[in-house]
Amino acid sequence: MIDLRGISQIYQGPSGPVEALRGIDLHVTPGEVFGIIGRSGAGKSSLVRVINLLNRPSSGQVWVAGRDMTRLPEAELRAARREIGMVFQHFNLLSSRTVWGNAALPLELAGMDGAQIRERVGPLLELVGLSHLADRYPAQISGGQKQRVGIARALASRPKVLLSDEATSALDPETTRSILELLRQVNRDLGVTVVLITHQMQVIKQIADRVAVIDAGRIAEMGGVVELFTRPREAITKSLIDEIVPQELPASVLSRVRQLAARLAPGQGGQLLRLSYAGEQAYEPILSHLIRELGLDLSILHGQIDEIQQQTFGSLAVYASGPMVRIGAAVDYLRGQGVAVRTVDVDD
Ligand SMILES: Nc1ncnc2c1ncn2[C@@H]1O[C@H](COP(=O)(O)OP(=O)(O)OP(=O)(O)O)[C@@H](O)[C@H]1O
Repeated sequence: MIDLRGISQIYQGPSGPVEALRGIDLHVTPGEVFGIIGRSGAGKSSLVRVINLLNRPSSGQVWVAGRDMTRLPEAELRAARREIGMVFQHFNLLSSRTVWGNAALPLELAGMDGAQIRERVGPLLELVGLSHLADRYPAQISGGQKQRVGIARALASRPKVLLSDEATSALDPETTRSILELLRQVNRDLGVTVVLITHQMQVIKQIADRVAVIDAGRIAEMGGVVELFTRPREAITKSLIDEIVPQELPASVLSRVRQLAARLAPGQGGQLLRLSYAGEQAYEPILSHLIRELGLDLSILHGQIDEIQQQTFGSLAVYASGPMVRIGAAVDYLRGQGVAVRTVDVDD
């Protein structure tokens, strides 16, 4: 649905050129929810503006729904943009227009007649749950409701793609959840491909199928969300998922591990293991196997069980003690079962 090929974006800043995007290659398949995450200044806004050509890239091609947007003449580009709806962080509603009037605006601008507009806007307001507030003005509704208007307006032209630029960043966690649920519903029921830009892994975790991590204008890492949470490779990814899965163990846990290590019987080894697993492995009795078949002692020190994309996702810190060779066998066994295993040394 979206193909970015070799995209670079160079701005002329006051103190010389700024390379905001450096050779981005990215493919978004039809019907998926694709997340783009990065820290402030990583290039997220530049990237989203390139997709609908609000920014013309310095080099590269932007293919949306089978057309190279960079080659379209202005009139065709305007038509092509109607296939890309956009939702903004600060909603960008017109304060002088009602909820209905805001949702209807793109259709009025496109010259649609009144009856057709009514036919389209009614169901849209119903979809976003605002039919009862159609006559209110933006100043008379909540932030979450404003974003629902923003979504209705973005969908008015029946786009194939919805770009969401930090759509929930100004909202509290509960409202964020309900707006993300609405975007998921739009994706599922209307078949709209969703690309969302965010700096919060929580957003990615709740809604995205796949994700690209962007850092200093480059894609640092890209893949399925469950895979990314289970096996983050790059430091930037680890630091971003830290808000959901703490990458460092608390000092109290590490000091407990040192106590356990000091109490090991002669000839016994001990190893702190960080385990991450998702999906079917969550239901397998893998830890009992280590205890029963390999005769290891296990202390579960820290962890959490969560859900990503309707899949159970777990992260555990376990101290295994027993003969060193069996601990090695346990690590091999766990990896063979698809569990991501990291051995952690706690010597200070
Ligand atoms: N019009 C501009 N002129 C010069 N430099 C710019 C311009 N727009 C963005 N930049 C620079 O390009 C880089 C990427 O900016 P961009 O806004 O795309 O990042 P971002 O990831 O969206 O950040 P944020 O989350 O803070 O909005 C930054 O270094 C920024 O300072």
